[in-house]
Amino acid sequence: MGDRRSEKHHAIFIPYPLQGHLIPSVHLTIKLASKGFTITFINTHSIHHSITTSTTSTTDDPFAEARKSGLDIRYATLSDGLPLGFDRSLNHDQYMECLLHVFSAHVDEIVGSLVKYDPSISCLIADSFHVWPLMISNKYKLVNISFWTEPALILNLYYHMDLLKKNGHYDPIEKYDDIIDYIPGVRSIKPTDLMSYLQATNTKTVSHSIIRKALIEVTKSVDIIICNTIQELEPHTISTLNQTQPFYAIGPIFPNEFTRELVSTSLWCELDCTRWLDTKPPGSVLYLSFGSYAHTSKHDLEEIAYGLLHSGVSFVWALRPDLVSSNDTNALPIGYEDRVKDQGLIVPWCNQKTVISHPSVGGFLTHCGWNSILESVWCGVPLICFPLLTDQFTNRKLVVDDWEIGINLCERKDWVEREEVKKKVKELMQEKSDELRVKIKKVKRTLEDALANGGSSQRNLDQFISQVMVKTKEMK
Ligand SMILES: O=c1ccn([C@@H]2O[C@H](COP(=O)(O)OP(=O)(O)O[C@H]3O[C@H](CO)[C@@H](O)[C@H](O)[C@H]3O)[C@@H](O)[C@H]2O)c(=O)[nH]1
Repeated sequence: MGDRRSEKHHAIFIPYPLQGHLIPSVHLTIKLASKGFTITFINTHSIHHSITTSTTSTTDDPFAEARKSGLDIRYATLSDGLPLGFDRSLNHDQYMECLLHVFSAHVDEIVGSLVKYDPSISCLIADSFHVWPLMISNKYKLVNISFWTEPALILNLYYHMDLLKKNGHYDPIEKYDDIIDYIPGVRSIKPTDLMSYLQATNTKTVSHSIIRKALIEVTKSVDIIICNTIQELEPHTISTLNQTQPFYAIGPIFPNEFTRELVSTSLWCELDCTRWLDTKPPGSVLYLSFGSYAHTSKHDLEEIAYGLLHSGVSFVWALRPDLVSSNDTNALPIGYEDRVKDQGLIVPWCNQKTVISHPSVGGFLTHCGWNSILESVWCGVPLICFPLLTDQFTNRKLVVDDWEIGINLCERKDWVEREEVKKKVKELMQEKSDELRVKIKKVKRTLEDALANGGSSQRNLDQFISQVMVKTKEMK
């Protein structure tokens, strides 16, 4: 490869092609570019197509505006191995199989041609769920940086799957009533608070293969991990991870101006809710969203819908058309939208940051996606938790049990019932609102302090950049 590296870092950034991963990846790219990095950001054709068809922008390059403001961000696209029209939501496992087995060949091709024509490229930043970064970074002699988009706790738990198995807490969980207190960096956790993949009875799925390959084989061997978390929120876990690998908490990773994004990141058209929210009293509206990826059953959706209706609380519901399935895009009870028309606004997708920063929003019923939690804390909006998949069960524990900034939607797992929904909605919006707001303000302060000058995330970002410099020199 010769002496192709200058002092300025040039990184190829390949996010995981899912909404909840793309958003923090784009904002991280801007952060790094603002610190002097050149970034070549690569989306899949499918993600690119969704972004460009969801925005009103006239350009095909989502980073065009960012570039105008002086940031050196280049943009490319590649195939994920499937045709554009393939329904990735409906055929989730096939999509994941492709990312596991086929995507790496496309990555190899594009990275190969990029480094060939641009010898300044010295680093690869890839989402930790990708299975190929070790192979690619070795082949092209790039510093291998992994971007972890969930709490540090989650990665640490995945790292200890062997220990969990040895103790009867994974594959299969034999002792549900135990308290797990033997994982380094984790004081204690119940088996029911583990990620859904660790609680699964069938561990032979494609998602499990990705986790084993990406997190255990690959991420454990990367040069550096950067994470969208905050050191003061997870000090014990982070210092434990740091004993074996450079791990930098640099979150929360948001746009510079929270509600004004320089780059379009949305895969769906955002409907404007502001005018509707403007008519509501401060703190009176509940916002609901289950993120971009998880699904619910029709039964749960109906119970939530009726619980909301009977609570009488005003709401904005970002209800993804494929929430139950992209084969059943009208999953609400017949006539529901007419019945709630003065009480609630139902949209397929919105700009969540804009909605939850509106003064009329006083609560967030969430599936506990990590981005949603960080955004809600930033806006001081307490949460009702309804975890559905993956890290969301563990994130719920952080929100409800550890930080006490939210409540559970259902006390009995896997059982959603309209009376309980009604009760919990009223509890969050009325009885417990003041108490939760006081607690969430404290956590919000932790986030603000981390991002302030001299704060932990700023310091960690600077240390990360110095470490990249060291690693780059080592590779020369
Ligand atoms: O109508 C909407 C709904 C969501 N969002 C945004 O979409 C993102 C959703 O992210 P998140 O809350 O993390 O949920 P998921 O999309 O489900 O994210 C996936 O990725 C996360 C980060 O890895 C994980 O924590 C989740 O469990 C996983 O499902 C957030 O930035 C929201 O602001 C919108 O802008 N408009």
